[in-house]
Amino acid sequence: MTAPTIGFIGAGNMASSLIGGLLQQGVEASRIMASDLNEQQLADLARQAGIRTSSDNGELARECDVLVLAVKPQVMRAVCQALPRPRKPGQLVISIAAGITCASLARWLGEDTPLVRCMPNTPALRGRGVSGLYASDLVSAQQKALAEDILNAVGISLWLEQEDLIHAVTAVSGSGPAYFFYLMEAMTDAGVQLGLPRDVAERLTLHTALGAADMAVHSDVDPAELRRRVTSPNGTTEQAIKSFTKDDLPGMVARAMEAAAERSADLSRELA
Ligand SMILES: NC(=O)C1=CN([C@@H]2O[C@H](COP(=O)(O)OP(=O)(O)OC[C@H]3O[C@@H](n4cnc5c(N)ncnc54)[C@H](O)[C@@H]3O)[C@@H](O)[C@H]2O)C=CC1
Ligand SMILES: O=C(O)[C@@H]1CCC=N1
Repeated sequence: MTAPTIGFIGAGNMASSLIGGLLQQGVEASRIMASDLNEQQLADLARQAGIRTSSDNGELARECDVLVLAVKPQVMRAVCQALPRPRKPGQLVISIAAGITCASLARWLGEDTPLVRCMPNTPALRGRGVSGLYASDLVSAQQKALAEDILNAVGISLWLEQEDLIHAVTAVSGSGPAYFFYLMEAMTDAGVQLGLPRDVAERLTLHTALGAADMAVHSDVDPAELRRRVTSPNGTTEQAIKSFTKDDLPGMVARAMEAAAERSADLSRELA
């Protein structure tokens, strides 16, 4: 079989991250297509990524072996219902939309559609993404391997046995990069308040985040132990951690992630 073609419907932030990651991993540009309503976005993507673009979602649906649905959840129903039928035989559809269930997608695309739900994240652009994947019953082992190949080209992926767990994955890793960016913003601002020039505070913050993540990913011990190793008795870190604990950082994080997961579940109901 020739290498499968991958069509992205919706060429915004997340699709661009995935396309960038796939190209960086050596997937030929000729295997990738993207469609969008925004002509300027398509022109930019065609110029930067060298992929084929179209303003007609139907063209991708007829031509591509894999369709990646990467529009906002709120327009997913209309986009799916407007796609032509039949589409390319044996086509796998991967949806990356938050909160849109396989049951809704099957209703809009046809009950015989093999569907994978995926929750990726934007570090895919740097080949550092992590995705949660769930396959509907109609997805073959070969199609599962294909979905995994696409997402593994931009990071790592983990299969979920229960579709409902996608809400938790969304709260942890889908939205997660934003939490770390928020912390980076706050640490940079605090560094400036302590007297550092902004560019210095920002570089110190970003490289500390990079170093800490790299250590945590490659360490034999868990983050709690790594934290203990930085925290000298009666030293500086101890004072910072005491302040975070007094302000209930763990509680704040838990409440924020619960809100994200609840929003994902609400979207499933609102947009079903
Ligand atoms: N941004 C993120 O970090 C993540 C986003 N997601 C999911 O990815 C999906 C896309 O999110 P973003 O890329 O952030 O949004 P975005 O707004 O950057 O991209 C969506 C694109 O869809 C296009 N579009 C709208 N209507 C269309 C139509 N009828 N036909 C073709 N294209 C159309 C828009 O012009 C836009 O370029 C969402 O469903 C979101 O839940 C999932 C994981 C992470
Ligand atoms: O905020 C959102 O709804 C999307 C899903 C996960 C990350 N961004």
